[in-house]
Amino acid sequence: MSGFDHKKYRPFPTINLPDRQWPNQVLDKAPTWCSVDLRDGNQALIDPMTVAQKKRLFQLLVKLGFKEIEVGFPAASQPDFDFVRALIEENMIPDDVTVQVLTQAREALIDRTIEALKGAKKAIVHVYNSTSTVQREQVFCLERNQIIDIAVNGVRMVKERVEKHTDTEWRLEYSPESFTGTELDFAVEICDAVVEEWGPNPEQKIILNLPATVEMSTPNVFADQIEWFCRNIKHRECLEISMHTHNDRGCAVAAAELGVMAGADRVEGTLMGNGERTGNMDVITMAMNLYSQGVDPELDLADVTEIIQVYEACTNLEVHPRHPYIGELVYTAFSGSHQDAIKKCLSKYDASKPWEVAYLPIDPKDLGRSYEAVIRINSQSGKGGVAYILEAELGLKLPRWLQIEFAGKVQRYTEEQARELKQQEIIDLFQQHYLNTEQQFELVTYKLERSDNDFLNATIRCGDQIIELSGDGNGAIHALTEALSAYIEQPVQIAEYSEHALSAGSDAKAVTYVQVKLGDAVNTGVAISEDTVAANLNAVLAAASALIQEKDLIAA
Ligand SMILES: CC(=O)SCCNC(=O)CCNC(=O)[C@H](O)C(C)(C)COP(=O)(O)OP(=O)(O)OC[C@H]1O[C@@H](n2cnc3c(N)ncnc32)[C@H](O)[C@@H]1OP(=O)(O)O
Ligand SMILES: CC(C)C(=O)C(=O)O
Ligand SMILES: [Mg+2]
Repeated sequence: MSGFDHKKYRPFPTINLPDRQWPNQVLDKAPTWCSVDLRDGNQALIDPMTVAQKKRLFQLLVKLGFKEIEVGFPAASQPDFDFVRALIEENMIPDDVTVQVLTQAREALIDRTIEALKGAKKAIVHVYNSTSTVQREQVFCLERNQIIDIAVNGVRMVKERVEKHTDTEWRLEYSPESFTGTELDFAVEICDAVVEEWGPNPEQKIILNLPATVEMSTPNVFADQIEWFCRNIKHRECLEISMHTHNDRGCAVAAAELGVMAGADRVEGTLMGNGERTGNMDVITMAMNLYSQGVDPELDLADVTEIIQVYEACTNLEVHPRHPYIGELVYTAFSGSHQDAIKKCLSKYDASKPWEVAYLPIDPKDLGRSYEAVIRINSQSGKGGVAYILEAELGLKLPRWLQIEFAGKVQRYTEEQARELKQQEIIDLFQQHYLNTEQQFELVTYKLERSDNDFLNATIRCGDQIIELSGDGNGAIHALTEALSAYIEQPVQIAEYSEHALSAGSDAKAVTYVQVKLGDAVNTGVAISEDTVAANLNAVLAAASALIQEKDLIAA
């Protein structure tokens, strides 16, 4: 039992719609998008945007492909008014973009709104009034018919004014604000009255926008509300049903998705979901959700860096690192098993087939993210991630036994440091342990005579001395271990061995990984050379040096 008095709240009533159809629908095309960043997003900021900031954000929204953009509440403030004027007077609105403005159903505000839009080629006038029970009873203290009068009078005032400006192509949007808290029969009644007042016309559809001004229920109940409304509203063919969901319960995107399945045509939302309280529906998330299902989102969101830069500069808000699709960390795997699975899937990925990579719902490259940023190493990581970085950065395909060995060293280091390791630190650690080691034996020159039993003659620097070693065996490595065994009078054996080409072309290099055994002791050597035999010999010498030195076996 929590200490909360949960009886303070009531469950949201369910909708009686036993033959609901929306659960059987599939989202297979993008809705009409309308950005309300410059209005709902703006009204929720600590410091509303300046005209310059609004211009910058408007230009980004146009670039992303929004064709309907709510640019403000021009009657609210001088900057809001001036911005709309600037858009029109500076010819900033492309022909295929329609600007939308919001107003309450009050004469002075409507006058100012129409004044702001003078000279626009196309415009949507968005009128709203609150219709929910709580607003009617406690805020407006009015009966249902009086609330309908506010809406109808508002629409009439808009109609009378726009009729005087025939150079603009006008559309009406009406929102029964607080729709989610409104009895459905009343929502339909007030919207029918608005449509009758404006005049239904299938050529010039009225937008009826159904807002979850406050998100009050699970998204399935919201979808029932939308389906019920769509079934019962008159003149459906003359209407574009829009939704405007807020995120109070964290389900604004889910509600909008189910709402489209339930019959809505249009979705209002904002970038990153900026908006009142917990925000509006996040257009980026909904669009990318569609994209991840193979549906064209009809918005160009590929340049995430620019989107984030402009958004942060205009709103003074920061994008959360875990924000769906675009947060800094959302394609990053720290945990070992995730890294291992991503590495394996990416190595098998065939670009001609549908994307199928564990833990990555979409290809990070689609949003300008590199795979390098996908795998990051901390104490939760494993061999797969470490190996991925060495392969991605140095082209080294570590054999499994060396992945395990090196991951252990990385693990100890990251635990000591108690933090994430940068890619360069992993590379440095590898070089320090395997490539830049100070070794007793260094190859100066060699001669390998190939026959049934290869014969090796190698000149080796050992401290200040130059020594000649020779031996024969099945290949250069075997011949060298035979030569070393004879020199130190103890058997030197190869426990593990692997090699691969490092790069293609005439300047190709080879890399050899070996594990050398001397008595009970083992040690690893790695060497890179333009000559495969030299890479083999150097790797063996690197591994053997430390063992021989440790056992103090160098002949005087
Ligand atoms: C859910 C939403 O996001 S709705 C959009 C909300 N956005 C905003 O409010 C931001 C911009 N608003 C503003 O700058 C201001 O509210 C203004 C300039 C529009 C109006 O300011 P004011 O008139 O000073 O005050 P306020 O907004 O408090 O007005 C409330 C009055 O309008 C009435 N009212 C509120 N909404 C509406 C409406 N949609 N239609 C008609 N009347 C309305 C109220 O009943 C109240 O009436 P009262 O004064 O008789 O009590
Ligand atoms: C004005 C309306 C559409 C609104 O922003 C809301 O209800 O949330
Ligand atoms: Mg809103």
